[in-house]
Amino acid sequence: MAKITVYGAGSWGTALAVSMGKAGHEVALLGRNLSEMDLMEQRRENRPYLPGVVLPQTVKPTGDSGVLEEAEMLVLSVPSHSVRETAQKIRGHLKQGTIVVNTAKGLEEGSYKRLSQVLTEELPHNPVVVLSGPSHAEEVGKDMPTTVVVASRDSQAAEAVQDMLMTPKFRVYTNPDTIGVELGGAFKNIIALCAGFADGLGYGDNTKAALMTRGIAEITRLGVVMGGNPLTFAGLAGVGDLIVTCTSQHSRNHRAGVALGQGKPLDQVLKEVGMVVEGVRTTRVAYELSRQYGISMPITEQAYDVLFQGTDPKAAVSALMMRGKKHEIEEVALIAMENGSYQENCQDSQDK
Ligand SMILES: NC(=O)C1=CN([C@@H]2O[C@H](COP(=O)(O)OP(=O)(O)OC[C@H]3O[C@@H](n4cnc5c(N)ncnc54)[C@H](O)[C@@H]3O)[C@@H](O)[C@H]2O)C=CC1
Ligand SMILES: O=C(CO)COP(=O)(O)O
Repeated sequence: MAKITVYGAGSWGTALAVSMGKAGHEVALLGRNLSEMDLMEQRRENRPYLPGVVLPQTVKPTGDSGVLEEAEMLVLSVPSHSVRETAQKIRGHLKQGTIVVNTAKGLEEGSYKRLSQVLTEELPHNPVVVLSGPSHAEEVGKDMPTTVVVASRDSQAAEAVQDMLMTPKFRVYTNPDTIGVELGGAFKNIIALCAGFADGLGYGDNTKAALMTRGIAEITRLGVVMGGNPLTFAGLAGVGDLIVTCTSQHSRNHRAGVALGQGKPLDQVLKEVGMVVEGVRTTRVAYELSRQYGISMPITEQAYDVLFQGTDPKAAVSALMMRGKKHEIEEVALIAMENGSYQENCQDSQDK
């Protein structure tokens, strides 16, 4: 059994700590707010973020960053916009070779870097693994069967994480396509916001299915030109996570989308959700990337207009419905698969 530190004591960090603690690992759950961590220790529950889930005795809530020094594996569960700052903060505490597992789903604003790239820059002496897939904290915390995927340039590190995280209720796959796994996990949040707009407007299952299907088409288009394997977008980190986030009562992104669809202003919605809604920042990043790469992303464009340009969600749905006639199957992914260009891109991006 291993000594593991989870940094970030929100809903996802807590659920992963509980799962690993139940598997018998010695888990330090490290949060930045000392009084909250004390309260969590007394109650054996993270009431604000994951109510109703009891922490096993193997999980120790703490505010002491000394626990980083002992960690054999570090699981990072902070919002994506805090990943670089967090890595800089912990750099001096972490042993060389400790595996760092990023669980945040987003991209760095401004640089457009994937979070594994950010972590590799800041922690060059630590193997970086990313974890993604359809996995709401609320269900993992209650031991409901869940499957995820881990990816890394370092296949041994990915397999070590697979071994440490796997339980009879938490099944972990590996995938060598780090780019696809990270992009799928980040971009699906945009579509979940849009599925929420549709639900908030009172539209039905047809509308949601349309958004999800056309959503994965545009995610794949951009993901492939950025170096991802098209098949990854059909897997757990793609379609799998898209389904759960667009349809689950637990999704923060979907919940935010519903409230926006009902006409509430963004700042009020974010306050009401009270946890990170990654899709908002990711919409901006994906919108900018689609322009940079010249990739058509009509749903992302409408999400951008709703979030940042004051477009009415109903008008956004109409705009999507009234686009010019199209053929359903897009050629980009097929062409990329046939000529192997994604593999070259993949190599390029990993070398950077
Ligand atoms: N909640 C879920 O079911 C899942 C979440 N994720 C991803 O995990 C990441 C975290 O999400 P949640 O746990 O839902 O968020 P959350 O809002 O529940 O918790 C975030 C935690 O990070 C802490 N935090 C924020 N900035 C920090 C900083 N600079 N330094 C230290 N701690 C900081 C907050 O205090 C809070 O404890 C997101 O990228 C999300 O997309 C991925 C899979 C499932
Ligand atoms: O990524 C997630 C589930 O796999 C979590 O999505 P939300 O942040 O929308 O809750």
